[in-house]
Amino acid sequence: MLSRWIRPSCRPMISAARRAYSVLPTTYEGEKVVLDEMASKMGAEERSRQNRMRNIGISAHIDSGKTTFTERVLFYTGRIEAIHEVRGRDNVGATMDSMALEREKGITIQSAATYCSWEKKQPVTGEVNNYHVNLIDTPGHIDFTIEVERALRVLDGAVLVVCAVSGVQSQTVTVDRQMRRYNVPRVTFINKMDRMGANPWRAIDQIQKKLKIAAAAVQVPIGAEDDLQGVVDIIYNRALYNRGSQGETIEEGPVPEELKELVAEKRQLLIETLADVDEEMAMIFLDEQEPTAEQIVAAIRRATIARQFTPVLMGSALANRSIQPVLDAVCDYLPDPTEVLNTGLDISENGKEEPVVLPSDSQQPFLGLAFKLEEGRFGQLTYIRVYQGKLKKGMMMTNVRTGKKTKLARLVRMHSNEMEDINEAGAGEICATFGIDCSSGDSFTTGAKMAMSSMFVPEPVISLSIQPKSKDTQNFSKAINRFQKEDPTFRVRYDEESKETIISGMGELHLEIYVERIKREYNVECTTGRPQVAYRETITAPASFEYTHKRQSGGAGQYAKVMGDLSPAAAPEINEFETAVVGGKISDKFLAACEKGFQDAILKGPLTGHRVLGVKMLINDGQVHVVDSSEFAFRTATIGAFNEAFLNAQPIVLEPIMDVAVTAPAEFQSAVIGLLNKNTAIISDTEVGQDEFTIYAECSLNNMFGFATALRASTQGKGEFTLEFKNYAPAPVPLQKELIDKFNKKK
Ligand SMILES: Nc1nc2c(ncn2[C@@H]2O[C@H](COP(=O)(O)OP(=O)(O)OP(=O)(O)O)[C@@H](O)[C@H]2O)c(=O)[nH]1
Repeated sequence: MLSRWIRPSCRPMISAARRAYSVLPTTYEGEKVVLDEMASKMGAEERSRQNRMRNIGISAHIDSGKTTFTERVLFYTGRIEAIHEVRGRDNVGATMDSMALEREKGITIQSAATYCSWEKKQPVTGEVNNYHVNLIDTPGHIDFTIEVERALRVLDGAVLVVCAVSGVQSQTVTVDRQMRRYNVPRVTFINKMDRMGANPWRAIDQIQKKLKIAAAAVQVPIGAEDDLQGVVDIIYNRALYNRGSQGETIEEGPVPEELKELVAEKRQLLIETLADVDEEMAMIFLDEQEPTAEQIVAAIRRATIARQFTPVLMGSALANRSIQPVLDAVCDYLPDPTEVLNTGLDISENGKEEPVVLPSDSQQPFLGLAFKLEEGRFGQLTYIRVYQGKLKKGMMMTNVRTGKKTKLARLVRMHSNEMEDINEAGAGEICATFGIDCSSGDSFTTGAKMAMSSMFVPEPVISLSIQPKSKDTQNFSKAINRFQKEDPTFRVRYDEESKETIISGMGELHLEIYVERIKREYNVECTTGRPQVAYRETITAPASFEYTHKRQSGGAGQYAKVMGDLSPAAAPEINEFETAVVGGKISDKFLAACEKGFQDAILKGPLTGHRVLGVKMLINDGQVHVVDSSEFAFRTATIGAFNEAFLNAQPIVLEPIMDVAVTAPAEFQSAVIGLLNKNTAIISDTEVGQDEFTIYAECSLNNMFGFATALRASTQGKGEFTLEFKNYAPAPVPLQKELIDKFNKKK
């Protein structure tokens, strides 16, 4: 039996994707070849169904108007009947607050994915096409938890909302970086054009410089500040005015005389910017031809999907100006599900995960990802993105991680505050279901040996004790249960010895975020203990054992003898158990009991009481007593043999080593290097951008305690970092000694 440990990464999906790129395309051009080939194999009907589908997120710096904008989108697409203004936001500081606030008010997108449809009118022909748009709530907590990663993964494109006055702000850079990490193409909307001091051109300049992506306006504003009337669409040379009390009607008109010069100048700039990033446009430009509106639209689409360019639109959500063109842009420039390369994992070979490309085709076997669990007023909802194949009401599907089969009793599409029952959902779609037992990030199939994300959930590397300050244990348990379900890397256990609840996770910050969420979302303040590193124990040399467990005086006797070897396992991250007993000297039943004993033994190493890793136990001989031998006796004998041999096999203590990436504005580079050196981190790489730098390093988790606070202090709060578990390595000798002494004293 192979007691399989995890793949050493707290970002299984990223690791999978990274591995995927070693065999799969590494450039967008390469991706495009694969995508085109897959699309050519797809039925025409299937293609056209997905052509009209968009799965998008809306992201922004705090207070840029994301909620206000979304509210308009839902109103114009007919999902809500009235626009509710965002109220009482003065004391709202963080995104997490707004989540709670949104819930209280029961407005705006409270679902993880809100389905709406948009009738897009073709400018010249007047032809109307209906698009289905899933607005996916991008996670508020910018952190490295798997939940965030998974939610971002289901986006095919995003609208980046930027404030016309403040321009690109620190969090704009952060959300943009996240989107970039997941290869999410972006359309930019400059909001708050009605405010004094609004300057879209400055904002575009900042997008180019700070987000380092080619950007150009596709509109110019008509009027400014209080007098903002609409925009000129510089591609089709037409003015667009919002009419009606809530701006619900778009009226077209000629370009106002006084704007003609500006429009021509900005149109030329758009073409030139596109020529830099799109070959076809470059050819047209070099031939000194004037591209048609259709050619410009096509070039924007190609360059946006290739993540080389972001088209910039502008308006005011609050004043109901120019939101509808953003919806048009989502349809025109952001990819449909067949235009995004998705990879899954082939798990047909036991214990192996090979990356595979997933064609977004309903004819393929079903594979879906439960990307978000939500406890709403409708009960426990599970959101699923169908990557390939079809989900049908009433069908049985298997949770790949647990192997459990579930019947899909009900399938719904979530609207802003209601839902619609559906019978099936095809590839590329996002839907929700009730009463399914799973964790966020679980994959579902109907038998295909595939998964969307690694099945090996990483072991937590850090833990701390937690206790509610008040007597509100009910809410505390609710919170803990929910987070455990949502995030498989967040674990909770009750320690019998210390009578404390212990939470464990992937880093100090990871746990800090949950403690904060328990407070904010469940109103339960907690006291926490000092974070503890999850050390491991292993052996560095082989040792034989011959161990007899014997209790034969009085009453029913116990007898078992086991012989064999303990040795380092084939890989440092697994434990192995093997038997090679000849002639049926020990029965299969007793050998199975031995294996159970081994599983018990590795939970608590004999050196420091931490879990054991990288050890192989072989039992090749032993002795049975006709009357006194039992499963219990063999289980106990194996534990005894393990503990004895372990201490003879030059055991050592291991500690978690983390990959650290720190990003901060350039002026803090030496401060950050100093900080990392102080923590005895080994710097492996530095990337220097125009305004900021990123340092990659390796550091023991033990030395990373308090890093968040120290980084904040030395970068005026402008530095960010991520920690990713890398591997276990021998702990420094003095630390090992300290841990061993402490354990022996406790014994
Ligand atoms: N003048 C003006 N104010 C706006 C506009 N859009 C939003 N606001 C205001 O800006 C403030 C923040 O708007 P929200 O929509 O809550 O912004 P948000 O990005 O969702 O904010 P968080 O949820 O806190 O991240 C509110 O007071 C809005 O009324 C706009 O177009 N013009």
